[in-house]
Amino acid sequence: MFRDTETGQPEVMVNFVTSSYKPELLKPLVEKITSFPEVVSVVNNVNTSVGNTSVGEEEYTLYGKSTITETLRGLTFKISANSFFQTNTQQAEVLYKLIEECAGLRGDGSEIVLDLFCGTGTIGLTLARRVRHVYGYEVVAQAISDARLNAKLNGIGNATFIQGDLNKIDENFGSNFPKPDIVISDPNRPGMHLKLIKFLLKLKAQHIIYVSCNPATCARDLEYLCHGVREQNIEGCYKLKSVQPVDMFPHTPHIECVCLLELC
Ligand SMILES: C[S@@+](CC[C@H](N)C(=O)[O-])C[C@H]1O[C@@H](n2cnc3c(N)ncnc32)[C@H](O)[C@@H]1O
Repeated sequence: MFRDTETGQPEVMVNFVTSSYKPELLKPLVEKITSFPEVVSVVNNVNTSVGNTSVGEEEYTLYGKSTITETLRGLTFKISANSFFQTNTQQAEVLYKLIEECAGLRGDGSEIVLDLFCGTGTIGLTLARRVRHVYGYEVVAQAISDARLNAKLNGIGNATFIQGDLNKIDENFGSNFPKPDIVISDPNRPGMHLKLIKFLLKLKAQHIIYVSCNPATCARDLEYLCHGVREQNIEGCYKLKSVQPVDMFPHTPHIECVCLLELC
């Protein structure tokens, strides 16, 4: 896997995903690749599972740094191979601007933002300077440490990032952050777990911005949030104000959608 950046100073990361750790086999390739000055990071993620995931159980740095640097909406982000970071930086600018517009911030810096599935903290951090506090949740520990580092790098002190599995929340979830004004939820393709939907229906934040890369699970979760979970006698309490697709993956059938929900 290759990743490069839009900073103007080209930095390329090469990530070899292998099923076992045999650096001597990769050595000739690494030597060839690193003759290109743009290549500043070569990592090897070792994943013994049969699935198609690129996240390794172990990661080894074979050359240079373990992160590359990207800029987005005026902020600087360190990205490691295992932390989610939007693959299309130019369209990520469009996506995050749209999210900010949907947030409809009052301009007095008073809002609390809950950034669910926050990855390296990009969405929350791009809003942080205009709100009171951002709380981000994410399952990948490396992404959380990147998010904390990214907050520091950008001099942002009002963002708290917490590692946790949002599919396994219990009744204590929500006890360590104040009631948010805005929830941003950006899950990966399976969408939100029913436990999280139920939590959001109880929480009743004024706005939810649901960012989705899978229209099928997006439609299912919007249905739950607006019309409830009928089989469990749970009522919905949101109305859908807008849905704006963003082409994050040109020349593919995939589409990202930003959905704005308002409390009824
Ligand atoms: C589509 S990405 C969005 C990341 C981030 N919002 C961004 O724009 O860069 C989804 C994120 O959800 C995280 N994730 C997936 N399953 C999760 C779970 N069960 N609990 C918490 N985070 C999860 C992934 O690791 C990934 O970082």
